[in-house]
Amino acid sequence: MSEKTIQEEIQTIIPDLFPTLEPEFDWELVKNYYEFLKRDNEKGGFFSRNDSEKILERHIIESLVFVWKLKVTGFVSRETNVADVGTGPGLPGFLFALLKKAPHVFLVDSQKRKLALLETEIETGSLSKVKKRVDFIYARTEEISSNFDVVTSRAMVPYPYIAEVTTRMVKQKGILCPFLAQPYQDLEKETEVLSNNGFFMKKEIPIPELEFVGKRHIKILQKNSLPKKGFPRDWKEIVKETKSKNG
Ligand SMILES: C[S@@+](CC[C@H](N)C(=O)[O-])C[C@H]1O[C@@H](n2cnc3c(N)ncnc32)[C@H](O)[C@@H]1O
Repeated sequence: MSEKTIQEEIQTIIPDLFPTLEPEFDWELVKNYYEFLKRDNEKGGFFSRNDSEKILERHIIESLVFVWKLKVTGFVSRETNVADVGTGPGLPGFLFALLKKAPHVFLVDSQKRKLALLETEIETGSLSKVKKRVDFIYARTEEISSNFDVVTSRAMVPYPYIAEVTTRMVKQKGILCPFLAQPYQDLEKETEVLSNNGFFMKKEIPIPELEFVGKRHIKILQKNSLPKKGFPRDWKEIVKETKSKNG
């Protein structure tokens, strides 16, 4: 019996949603990226042992749905510059580059171990088709000053402090879109951190389609002003608070 295609595998996991995702992505590239994550997982230390069994559900499908939500809600298009910070091996940001109508994607990580393997795969391997639409930045997020339209992040700095470490990267009227699990409970702290760093909450996008992996949602935080005086603080100040508040 012949092996299932990646489309068939994904269709088995999300049968209702797949027909909507199907026309949006280049599936040959999605397959090549999945093969790369499996092949280089041990070398790059991409995933925990537990997660290594679930790369398709926990990583590829989660990221595909995140990217699709931002596309269908109109926050990302071919004209957008997207930066994904703390991307590791490219999650979730690299999936933007696998859209048929892809934006320009900047992948940011302070460490080379995982991300440089993806860079090599794009330079000389099975993902070379996306070379022109992906750039790599090896730096700490809080040290980057830039002007991105959209900044995304999953599992890097806890919410809402992710707004403080990325504020210099987001252009005026641009948006930060953290990919989150459980709702954040401390509304007072959330408002304080967002407003100190020039953001306001424009929208929350629930992702009921991902209930089978757990609660997931995206916040759309718009940069409406410059950070207040004294913000963003140095990372060593921020990190004390993330620890005391547990994110
Ligand atoms: C838990 S991994 C998450 C990787 C990926 N986003 C995902 O969802 O699978 C966190 C990544 O963030 C990177 N990182 C941590 N702090 C960072 C910072 N200040 N600037 C840039 N990258 C950072 C780490 O090197 C690591 O690759």
